[in-house]
Amino acid sequence: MNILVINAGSSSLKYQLFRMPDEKPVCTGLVERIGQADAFIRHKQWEGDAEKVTERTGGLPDHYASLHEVLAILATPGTGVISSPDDIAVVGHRVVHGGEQFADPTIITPAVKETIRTLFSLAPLHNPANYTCIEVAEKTFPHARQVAVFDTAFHQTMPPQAYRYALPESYYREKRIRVYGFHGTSHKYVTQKAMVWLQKPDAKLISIHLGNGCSMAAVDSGRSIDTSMGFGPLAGLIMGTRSGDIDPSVVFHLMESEGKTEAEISALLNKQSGLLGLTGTNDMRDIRKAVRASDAQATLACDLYAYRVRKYIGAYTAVLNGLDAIIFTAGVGENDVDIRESICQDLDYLGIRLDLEKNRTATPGLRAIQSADSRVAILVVPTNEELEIAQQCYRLPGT
Ligand SMILES: Nc1ncnc2c1ncn2[C@@H]1O[C@H](COP(=O)(O)OP(=O)(O)O)[C@@H](O)[C@H]1O
Ligand SMILES: CC(=O)OP(=O)(O)O
Ligand SMILES: [Mg+2]
Repeated sequence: MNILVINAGSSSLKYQLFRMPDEKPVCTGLVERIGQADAFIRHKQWEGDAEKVTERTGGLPDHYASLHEVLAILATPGTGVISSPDDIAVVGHRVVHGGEQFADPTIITPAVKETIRTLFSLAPLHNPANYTCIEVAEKTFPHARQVAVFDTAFHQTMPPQAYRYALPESYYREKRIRVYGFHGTSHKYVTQKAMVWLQKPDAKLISIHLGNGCSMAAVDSGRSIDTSMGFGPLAGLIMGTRSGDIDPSVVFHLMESEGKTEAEISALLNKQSGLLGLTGTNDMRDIRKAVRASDAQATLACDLYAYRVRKYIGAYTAVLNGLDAIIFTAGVGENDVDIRESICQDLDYLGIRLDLEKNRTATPGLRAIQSADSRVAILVVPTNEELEIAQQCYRLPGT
């Protein structure tokens, strides 16, 4: 049975086709910098042991165009991996915001789609793209089972003290205003890998997902007990284009003093802030080059970025009342050795000591980079949201 997984992030679209139950990836790919002139697709597929890579640049203004282009590659006669739409039994969709309704993988019905639509304004960079991908997949694979796996699901175990805001009670009871948390599929995947590696099912873990969107989760015995994103994926860490935590007074001030509209404020905080706002680019690879060239603004941005993560490490060590491991994952977390070094600086008090040499040695798969005298393990765990989604889809009764 083939399961195609579509993971639409804020600036990217990732996909993998798995043969189940052996979880063998048939092909995988990534569309990056969607909407920019240098957007590109990198598609990889395997024939026996041979790996074939196809690359294509430009002409990818949005997630709709990107998915169409990807599906064209998958179905190209002669070279593609799909010869008929019926080759695909299940399409697993990453959906970022599921509100309080969804704690499990869910078969997509018109009612589920309607709920995803009602949450557009809470996750404006994600839910519209996720919805678009569902519509395209429904048309392309009319006989496949379409399943949504929500970023919010893993965090549904948080206790009220972590997920409630101190607003009048009716705002929760009637409007469901609360912390939802995101990147749950990734936090779940990497913390489970870490628990197996530590051989400790009751491990106290801090998962640090640093991609274009960034978030952290405090995970105790496999359950999320707190997370840095909130009602929407805007709170917490500094991200590619999002501000992260900010005093709401700034919003009132900008509305009053400059007459900014709600749409302008949303664009400011979601699309023009974070690393992009501070440096002019949201890509950490470019910022890293600028830091090496002694660019002061890029250096400041990295300092702010690392400092915010360190603050949350302190907070989450407190709420966990102990710590077995911190986990770095996603595009920046897995690849940027300098940001890991800055984040782990001066955390000896918490028992966190990085081995500088191990940190700089890139090997594939999970790796431990703490020094021999570190009380806490420091792990780099490559995330695989697509595999986690495929596994959840496969386990769904009836698949
Ligand atoms: N080698 C690298 N060094 C530093 N940053 C990197 C590297 N590779 C990727 N990144 C960063 O990872 C980000 C994308 O991470 P990813 O987890 O794929 O994000 P998302 O899923 O949110 O689109 C890019 O914006 C880039 O800044
Ligand atoms: C929720 C979120 O920010 O996702 P991504 O990092 O994929 O943009
Ligand atoms: Mg992502």
